[in-house]
Amino acid sequence: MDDTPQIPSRPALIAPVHREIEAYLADLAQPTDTPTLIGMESLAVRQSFPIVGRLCGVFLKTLALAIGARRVFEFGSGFGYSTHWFATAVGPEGRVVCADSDPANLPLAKHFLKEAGLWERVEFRIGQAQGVFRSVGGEFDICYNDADKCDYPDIWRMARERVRPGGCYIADNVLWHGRVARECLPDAVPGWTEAIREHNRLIFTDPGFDAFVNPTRDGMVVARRKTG
Ligand SMILES: C[S@@+](CC[C@H](N)C(=O)[O-])C[C@H]1O[C@@H](n2cnc3c(N)ncnc32)[C@H](O)[C@@H]1O
Repeated sequence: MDDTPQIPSRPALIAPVHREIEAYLADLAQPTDTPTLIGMESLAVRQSFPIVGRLCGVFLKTLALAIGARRVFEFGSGFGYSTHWFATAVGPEGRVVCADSDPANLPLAKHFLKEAGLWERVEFRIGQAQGVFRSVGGEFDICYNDADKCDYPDIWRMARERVRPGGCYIADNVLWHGRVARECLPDAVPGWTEAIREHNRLIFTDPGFDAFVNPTRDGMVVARRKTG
């Protein structure tokens, strides 16, 4: 009998949408190709940087266009990939206020968004997004959250107040590769799964919002502030 110690197999994460369906949808989205988007996506692959990806990008742009968004705030902009989609949607008079804690992302965002002719629509601040948000006044058509997952409940609490009626709060990674649904999956960072669960519970029990989750990629919640 083989008594070699066995390495326990890691429980598999759950892909919300089957890989073949994602590939089919990505194929449909190919007409949105631009040299800048392709450049940003290949940088993300090279640096293993977690951008939202093409399908969620198209979703963000479509939502922003559907509600006529002109003013967007991003919590966690990375090097500006999600910003690119919002900046396209808000039009030349619109504004996307970006916040990211890593200063290395600013020159990259500037390079790509200038190349795409979108930099004039962007205000990119370096720092903790919650602090930047407090320092910027007014309501937003969209508050988009893609920051560290431990920050999700607090960001929801502060953003919900400042989404205009009829506007949307959107957050990425709300399925956390299935961890929110299955107890036994190991967390990526201790406490992050529980923070996402709390965030999702807060949204879905908030009487001031209507919410749903688009399961594409890692799950994106959209919560629309009621007007009545
Ligand atoms: C998932 S990436 C953002 C990707 C970007 N939204 C996109 O799709 O292109 C998360 C980014 O948030 C930043 N970040 C995380 N927590 C933050 C916080 N509380 N305040 C500011 N930036 C934060 C990180 O530096 C990182 O660049």
